[in-house]
Parts: sequence; C-alpha cells; structure tokens
Amino acid sequence: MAQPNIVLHVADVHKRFGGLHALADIDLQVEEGTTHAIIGPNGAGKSTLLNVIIGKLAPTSGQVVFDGAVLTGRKPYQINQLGIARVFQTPEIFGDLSVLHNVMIPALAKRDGAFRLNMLKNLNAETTIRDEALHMLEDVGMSGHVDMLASSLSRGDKRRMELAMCLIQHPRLLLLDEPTAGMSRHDTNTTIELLQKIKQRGMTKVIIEHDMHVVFSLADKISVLAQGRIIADGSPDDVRGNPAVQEAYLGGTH
Ligand SMILES: Nc1ncnc2c1ncn2[C@@H]1O[C@H](COP(=O)(O)OP(=O)(O)OP(=O)(O)O)[C@@H](O)[C@H]1O
Repeated sequence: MAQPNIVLHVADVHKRFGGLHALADIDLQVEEGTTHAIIGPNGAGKSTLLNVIIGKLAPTSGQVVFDGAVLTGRKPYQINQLGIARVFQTPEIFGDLSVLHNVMIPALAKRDGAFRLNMLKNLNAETTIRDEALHMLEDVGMSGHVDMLASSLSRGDKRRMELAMCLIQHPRLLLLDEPTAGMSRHDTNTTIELLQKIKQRGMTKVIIEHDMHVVFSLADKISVLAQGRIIADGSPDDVRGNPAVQEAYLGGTH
C-alpha cells in the first residue's frame, strides 16, 4: 500500500512557560487531504500547539516540518507564504471595508509578498483578483453580501468571509481555530456543510474545536490533548471508544 503523504509533522515538540510544561513530547502527523482535529479540555495546550505551528510561539525543543520545510524559526508571515492559512478564533478583518475588498486583500498580499496600506487605494483596478474574490464569496454562499461593510456582518457571516479570505490564498494547509465558536446551531450547521464541501476538494485541514458535533462531522483523524500530552490519536471511532479520552474529555464538562 502506498505510504500516505505527511504534509505537517510536529516532531517531539515541548513548550514550557516557566515551570509549566504546556506541551510535552508532541508528535503529530497530518496526512495530505485529511481533516485532523485536535481536541482536549480547557488548558490542554491546543492553542499553544497551534501557535507553535504558525510561528507565533517558538517551541522549547523539537520542530515543525511542513511539506519538507522546517517551520521552526520562521516568522508567521513566512509560514503563511509557504502555504498555511489560519482562520482565527477572533476574525481579523477590515471592518470599514466591503466584504469583497476584505477577501481581495489576502490575495494581493500573497501576490506581492506582503500586505501594504497603499494596496487599499487601488483595489478597484485589480480586476483579476476581484473576479476571484467574487468567485470565493459565491463558494461560501455570500454573493449577496459582496458590497456590505464587513463590520455589519453577523458573527457567522464574518466567519464565512474569513474562510473566503483563507481560500483565496489557495493554502496547502488550512488551520481552523474553533471555527464555530459562539455560533448559533443554524450557523454551526451551515459552517459544517461548507467545511464538508471544502473537504471533498481534498484540502488538508487541522481543526481545533470544542463542539463534538462539529468534530465528529468533519474529522478523519483526531488527536486528543490533555495536560500538554497527546493521550490518544486515531479515527473518530477509536477516539470515541477510548476510556482515557472519555475520562479526560468527553465525560468532562464539554
Ligand atoms: N503565554 C503564556 N504564558 C504562560 N502560560 C501560558 C501561556 N499561554 C498558555 N499558557 C498556559 O499553558 C496551558 C495551555 O494553554 P492553552 O491556551 O494552549 O490551552 P487550550 O487547550 O488552548 O485551552 P482552551 O481550550 O481553554 O483555549 C495553560 O495552563 C495555560 O494557562
């Protein structure tokens, strides 16, 4: 059988904050085309792990390898340029620009190597990127919101717009940090359907999520963190039936 292609490898990563061992012995392999969920109770180390992957935090030891390139030591924008896009827990958007312009900006920043303020002056002249942004907005079901100010969107629509802002970068790996946090059940289900649609296209995703309905609707593989360590790693069925996971997480407050 052909070996799966490992897109992301978190190799023997430790992260200490003073005396606190926030991540210990983390070894995580994400296969191309899969949706890999990282779950765990509050304070388990999920955000720390994500921040180590995207270069916001340096590991105390160990390294992160993406598509053969060592990420450790690179800056977040350099990691983004290599093909990792992140949907933030708190959407980072330009509230006083239109939805369309918000989606165009990451594509311009990718094309030109960095975001520059003077990009905002020439947005209407960028017809190719404008067309692509329109296409992405259609893809996430937001064709009717193109000219609205981003600040006027509902929370769920901001999330969808931010997903379009990531998709227009054509990332090899999409990191989703609690993509349905604070959403109504209806918006959560719409987001699940959208992420399932992206999944069918084979995009690799790492998702941190508290909502088990979301996790079990999307994940091909789940890694469970507890107190900074991976206590289980496997298919959703493996993880669901694992007594250690039930004790640490599923039977807990979530
Ligand atoms: N910058 C920091 N300095 C000191 N301690 C930190 C820092 N960031 C996180 N921690 C600690 O590291 C541990 C892991 O935190 P982290 O935020 O990664 O957990 P989490 O699994 O994302 O939690 P939650 O689900 O509540 O967001 C916690 O004990 C937290 O208090």
